[in-house]
Amino acid sequence: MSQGMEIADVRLQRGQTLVFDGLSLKLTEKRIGVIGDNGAGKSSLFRLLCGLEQAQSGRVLMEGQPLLQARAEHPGLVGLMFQNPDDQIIFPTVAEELALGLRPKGLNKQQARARAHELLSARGLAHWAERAVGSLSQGQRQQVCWLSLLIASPQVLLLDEPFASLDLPGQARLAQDIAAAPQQILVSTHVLDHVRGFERVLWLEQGRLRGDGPGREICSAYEADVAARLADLHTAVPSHG
Ligand SMILES: Nc1ncnc2c1ncn2[C@@H]1O[C@H](COP(=O)(O)OP(=O)(O)OP(=O)(O)O)[C@@H](O)[C@H]1O
Repeated sequence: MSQGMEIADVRLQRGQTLVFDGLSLKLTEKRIGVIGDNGAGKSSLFRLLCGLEQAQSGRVLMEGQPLLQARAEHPGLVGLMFQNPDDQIIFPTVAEELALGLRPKGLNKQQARARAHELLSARGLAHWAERAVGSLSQGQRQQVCWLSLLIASPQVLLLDEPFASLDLPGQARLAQDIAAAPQQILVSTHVLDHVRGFERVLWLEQGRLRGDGPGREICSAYEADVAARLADLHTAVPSHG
């Protein structure tokens, strides 16, 4: 059985902030949601899991092997869809950006460009191929980021608030793509309905695991906690009038 990814007793400091202080998680389920307030550590967790961030202590493992070693031996193991498309997109045109993800698979430049065009055509987006990425809207750039990951097809997909800028049809399409993908996928989101049906959801609170279990149960617990905090706030600050 696959051991999946694991983080063990990780301590992560970013600048002055101690983000994780002894966080441990085994990640074997096919669909895992990650929820929690702003600053809870969702993006930091993803950055650790794809090797963008190095823990000060503790281990990040892929199939029992240190992540960085596993990645060096098998490029394309883990792919991150950044919260902000501008952190992800490197190339000037959409086709070039999509082609980039295919280079580790041994395709030459022309073959990679041809595959990028095929994917865009299959999605009714052939007219995007030569468009300057900078001329696309925020949501369209987010779609390009998703297509880049889809075409690169890493073993584990980390999607950091992937629905945030998408219109309703775009959200529905992405949800369908996620449901259909054969890979393991982790999704962080503030829109709980996107992960409520997942077999597992992690609720992070100030870098600690506040909840971990089936999506419906953990999303309800988080919603109840938010409602209680709002009620406390109203009690503490009586309205005038
Ligand atoms: N570049 C950075 N340098 C220093 N500290 C950072 C940096 N980015 C985030 N942090 C801090 O790390 C902690 C975790 O932030 P992180 O971005 O992982 O949260 P998040 O749960 O993804 O939040 P959001 O829902 O707002 O995206 C926060 O306390 C934040 O202030």
